[in-house]
Amino acid sequence: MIQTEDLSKAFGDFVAVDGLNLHVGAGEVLALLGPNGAGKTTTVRLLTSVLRPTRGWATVAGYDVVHQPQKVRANVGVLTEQHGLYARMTGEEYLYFFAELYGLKGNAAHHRVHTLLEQFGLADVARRRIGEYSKGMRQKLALVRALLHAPPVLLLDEPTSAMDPENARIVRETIRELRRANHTIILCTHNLTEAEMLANRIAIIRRGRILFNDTPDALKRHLLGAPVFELRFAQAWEGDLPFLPDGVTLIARGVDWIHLRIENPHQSNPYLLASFAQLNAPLLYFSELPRSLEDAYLRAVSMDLEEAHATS
Ligand SMILES: Nc1ncnc2c1ncn2[C@@H]1O[C@H](COP(=O)(O)OP(=O)(O)OP(=O)(O)O)[C@@H](O)[C@H]1O
Repeated sequence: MIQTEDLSKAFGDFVAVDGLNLHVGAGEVLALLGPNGAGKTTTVRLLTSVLRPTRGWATVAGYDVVHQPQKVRANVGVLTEQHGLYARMTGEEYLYFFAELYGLKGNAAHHRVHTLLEQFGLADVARRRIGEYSKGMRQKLALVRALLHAPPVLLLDEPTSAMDPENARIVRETIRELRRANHTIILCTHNLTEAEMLANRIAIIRRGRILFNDTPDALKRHLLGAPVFELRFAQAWEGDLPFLPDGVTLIARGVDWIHLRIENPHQSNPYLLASFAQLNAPLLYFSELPRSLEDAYLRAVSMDLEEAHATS
């Protein structure tokens, strides 16, 4: 649904997006993560035909961003940081205005606008002028506008940055539903917890280049090494450890716990469990220590660029 090859954009001598190769299929959410100024918004602007690439190409919903901009816009819903809302219109007027631009009329427009206003808790303020809306309300209205024409592709730049926790949850739930309904979504965000909750792929961009593009689990393994497991005992246990097979390393040990780095849990864990049981260790539980996407991201952006390219 979204495909790019060598997609690049320079502003004068400065290269903001440099050789992007992306493929995001139907039913996928790709989180595009990166420091301020990394090139995320420029990428979104290229994918919505707002900017023209200086090199490479991109198609969105099968349409070329340079040669078929109208088709691209008809198939993309975009939420940018600048919402472009008209302060003097009411929320409802604003949505009808866009519904008409998208070819929705009469009952169909009425139904769509009101369903979305209800879904996002904006029905009560629909007849108030946008100038009187709070930041979060504006962001919701901009998101409703992006969803009006039920586009198969969504490009969402920080969709919950201004929202309170309750509204952020509504938006996250909407993104999950859209994914289940086979939409294709690129989510630009600095909220790594949210990225981890919503995305099936994570791309990390730095200085206009994608350094990593993988599933969250693969990315963590790649950047943070093999997973670490904790064995916790019901009481102090300081017996000798069993023989540790290849790929299992002792990381640390306390009176009632042991941490092991395990390269291949599927192979090693059944053996380890049986071995500890044989030693009569009072095992309480054996589980993987959680590792956050934040740890992996911080590792990726703290590497110097050469090291990151070599690792990716
Ligand atoms: N129209 C422009 N002219 C010149 N430079 C630009 C233009 N638009 C963006 N840039 C530069 O391109 C780089 C990438 O900007 P972009 O807005 O894509 O970053 P971003 O990853 O979205 O950052 P943020 O997380 O802060 O939103 C920045 O250095 C920015 O200054």
